This record gives sequence, structure tokens and C-alpha cells, in this order.
Amino acid sequence: METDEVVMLPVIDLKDITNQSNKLLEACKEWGCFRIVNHDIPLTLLSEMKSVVRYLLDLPVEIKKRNIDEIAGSGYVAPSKKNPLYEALGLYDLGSFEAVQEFCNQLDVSSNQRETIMQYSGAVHKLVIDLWNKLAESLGVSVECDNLEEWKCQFRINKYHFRQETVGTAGVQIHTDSGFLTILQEDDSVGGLEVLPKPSLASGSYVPVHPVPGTLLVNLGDMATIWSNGMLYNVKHRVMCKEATIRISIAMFLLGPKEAVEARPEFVDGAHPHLYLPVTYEEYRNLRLSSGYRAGEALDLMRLTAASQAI
Ligand SMILES: O=C(O)CCC(=O)C(=O)O
Ligand SMILES: [Fe+2]
Repeated sequence: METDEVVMLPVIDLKDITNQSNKLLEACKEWGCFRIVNHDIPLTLLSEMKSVVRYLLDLPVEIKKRNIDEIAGSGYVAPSKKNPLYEALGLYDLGSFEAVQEFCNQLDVSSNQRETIMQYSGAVHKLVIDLWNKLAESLGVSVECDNLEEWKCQFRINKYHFRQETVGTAGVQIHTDSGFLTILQEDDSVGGLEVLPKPSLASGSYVPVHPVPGTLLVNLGDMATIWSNGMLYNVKHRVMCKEATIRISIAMFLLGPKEAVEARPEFVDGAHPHLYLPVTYEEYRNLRLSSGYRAGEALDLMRLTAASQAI
């Protein structure tokens, strides 16, 4: 069953973030996603980036294929049996100047386009670190020593080839994001993203997310659930084809540190025993790939048993 905008996605005003801690926490625990307004990325940069992305995804396939994987799935993704309407280009390690340059070189971008990509990646990278800091602060956890600038980030630009005969089918199947936090710039006018909040909010139904140009969406992923000992909700989501048109979106994933991630002590006590084994992002990503579990089920493979908790 689907609801149709009966339930509204939480909106967080970044200019007033100090007064929104409770709302932010509620959004992260119950929805695992929210919309942000009043971020400081200029609207002109958002729209210039959209034009660049459209251009890149329109390039001939021989050129797009030069965007090779750095880690599994980080480069060009062609339409597949599982997701026939979907294709993507991407880059691993958005925080690295060299990696962004290499992405631009692979796709032969113009100098103006390169400038836009550099500015956009810098701005979104800063925003995601800022957001994670704010979220941790709202939870009373200090991440000062975490060296967030060093955490790996993945960047992905998505194109959906929606046609009349595919209306009602999935553009991207149900999944959770594997990292900590995702910032998504949606298509300005084409909807299709649907999220599954905790059942208490929408009686187990997917909620359609209608685009609001100029704003950004945030999702929490599996690593955030491990880190918070199950408190932060890794939202399941999918993209459905609603109309015969091209849909474009831009995603930035804050994946995690090089070191193993485990529940912060602030979230563990007698009533909340340690839930998951420590794991590095890379190990966890490999587990998702090898198990084929893409919608958070891989977390169950990481669960500490009652016996091991007692040790
Ligand atoms: O295109 C979208 O709106 C969502 C894409 C997404 O979920 C992803 O890239 O992980
Ligand atoms: Fe996603």
C-alpha cells in the first residue's frame, strides 16, 4: 500500500539548527531521512551542476565506460537486468582533489564544467561533514577527534530512463544506503523517490517524496545504525517510475572512516546492550555485495549474539 503525501517528510531549517535538535533527532530515529532548507549551497551552483550532470549522462556510452570502478560499483553503472531503467556515473573519494580531477579527465569535461564539479563537490563535502557534526552534537556525542575530513565519500549521478510502458515499475529497487549519511539533490520536477519510515508513522507504507527545488534530502544509512547502536534509522527507499521522462539525481554518500566502526559508548547501557560487531566500512560493503543484501539485512549478519555480549 502507498500513502500519497498524507505523511510529510520532516523539514530541517539549517539556519535555525540550534533550535531544531529535537526535530532533527526525531527525524533521524523515526524517518531516517529529512529535507534540509536554508543550506548555504548557492542555487546557481545547484542548477549549474544539474546541467553538467545531464551533459555527462548524455555522453556516448564508450566515453561513460571510461569512468571505471575504484571500489566495486563506484564508477559507471550501465542499465542492468535488475535496474533496466537506471544508469549512473560516479567517483569514490570526493574529498580527494586528485580523484575529482581524475573523474573530470575520464569524461573529458570542459574547463567550465570542471570548475562547477570542483565547486559543487567542495560545497557538498563540507555540508555533509557539517551535518554529521550537528547530528552528533544533537545526540550529545563529540566527534571532534573523528577526523571527519578524512572519511571516505562517494559521489554518484543517476539517470532514470522512464518510459510510458515502465510506469509503475522500479527505477531503483528497495535498498538502504550503506554508509553514514547521504545528501541527495533530487530532480527538480520528476518525483518517484519513496521512503519507508518506521511503521508507527505510516503504517508500513512507502511515502512518496515530492521534489522541492533548491532543497536537499538527507538519508541515514547502515553505518549510522551500527554507530548509534540501533538508534538511528537506516531508511529503506526506492525510486519508482511515475511518468515517461528522464529523471536525474545527484547523491553524495558519507561512507565512513578507514577504521572499524562500532557503537559509541553513549548508546550502550544495561537497557541497550551492544548490538553489532565492530566493522570497517569496506568490510561491511563487501558483506553487502557478497550476501546480496541491499536493504539493511546485512546488519543482521553483524549482530552480536546474547552469548557473545555476556563475555
Ligand atoms: O535517485 C534518487 O532519488 C535516489 C537514489 C538513491 O537512492 C541512491 O543513489 O542511493
Ligand atoms: Fe539510496
